[in-house]
Amino acid sequence: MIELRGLTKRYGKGNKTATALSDLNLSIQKGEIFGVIGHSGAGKSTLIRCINLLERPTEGEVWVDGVELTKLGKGRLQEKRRKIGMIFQHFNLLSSATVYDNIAFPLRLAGTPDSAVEEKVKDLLALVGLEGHRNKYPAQLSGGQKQRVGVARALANDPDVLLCDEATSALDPQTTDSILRLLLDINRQFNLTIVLITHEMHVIQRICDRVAVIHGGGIVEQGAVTEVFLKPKHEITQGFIRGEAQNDGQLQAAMRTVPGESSQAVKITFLGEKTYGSTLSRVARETGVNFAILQGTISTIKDVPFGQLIVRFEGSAEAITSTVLELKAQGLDVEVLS
Ligand SMILES: Nc1ncnc2c1ncn2[C@@H]1O[C@H](COP(=O)(O)OP(=O)(O)OP(=O)(O)O)[C@@H](O)[C@H]1O
Repeated sequence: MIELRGLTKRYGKGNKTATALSDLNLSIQKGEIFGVIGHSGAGKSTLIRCINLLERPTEGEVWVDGVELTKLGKGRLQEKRRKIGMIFQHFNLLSSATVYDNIAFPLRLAGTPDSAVEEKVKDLLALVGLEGHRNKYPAQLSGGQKQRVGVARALANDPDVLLCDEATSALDPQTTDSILRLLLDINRQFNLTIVLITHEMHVIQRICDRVAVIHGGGIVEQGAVTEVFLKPKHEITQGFIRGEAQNDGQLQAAMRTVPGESSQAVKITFLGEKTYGSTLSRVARETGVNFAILQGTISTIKDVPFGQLIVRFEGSAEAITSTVLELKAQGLDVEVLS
């Protein structure tokens, strides 16, 4: 659906250039929600703005739906851009226009007759839950409501792709959640491809199918969110996911101290139905080891439940080894910690 090939973007001229993207390749499938995460300055905004050529790449190709946008003339590009909606961190609404006129704007620009505009805006207002607000001005709306107007405006010309440029970064956690739920609904209802950039892993965790981690203008890791989230490989990714928890001094101490017995700390990852199963206690009973839970999380990645436990097994070395082997045989992921 979206293919970025050998994308390089340099800002500036002569010997005063800054390279924001460097020979970047990316492929996004139709109907998926694809997240790009990175720290400030990593190149996220440049990347997303290159997809609709708001920013022209210095080198490389941008393909959307089988068409190379980087080769199109002005007229054809404008036509293609209508099928790529975009929402922004600070909403970018026209402050002097009502909610209705903001949403109608791209329809009028595309030459839609007034009666069709009326009908379409009515449908969009219902879709984003703003039926009672059509005559209000942006200043009379909350941040979440403004972003709902942004979403409605972006969907006005029935796009195939929705680009979200840090769309929830200016919102509080509850409002963020409601906007993410709206994006998920829209994705499912219309099979709309969504590309979002963010610096917050919980946004990726909540709605994305796949994720790419960008650093220094290149992609350092990408894959299914379950894969990247539970087994991050690159240190930048690990930093986004692990935060402070595992550097906790108390945890380190708890992993080591069991006087007079052999012990081993392990990290066990449960995914899907296994998250709520009793495999761990069953296996431990069979092998005769005891365990202490040192740290634990149970949450979901999109709709998939997962759990991650750090436990310390206590018992003979053989019993601990067979516990680890049996847990793996039962389909759990077990990492022996040093
Ligand atoms: N118009 C510009 N002129 C010069 N350099 C720029 C311009 N826009 C971005 N850059 C530089 O390109 C690099 C990538 O910037 P970009 O805004 O894409 O990163 P980002 O990951 O979106 O960061 P942030 O989250 O802070 O917006 C940075 O080093 C930035 O300083």
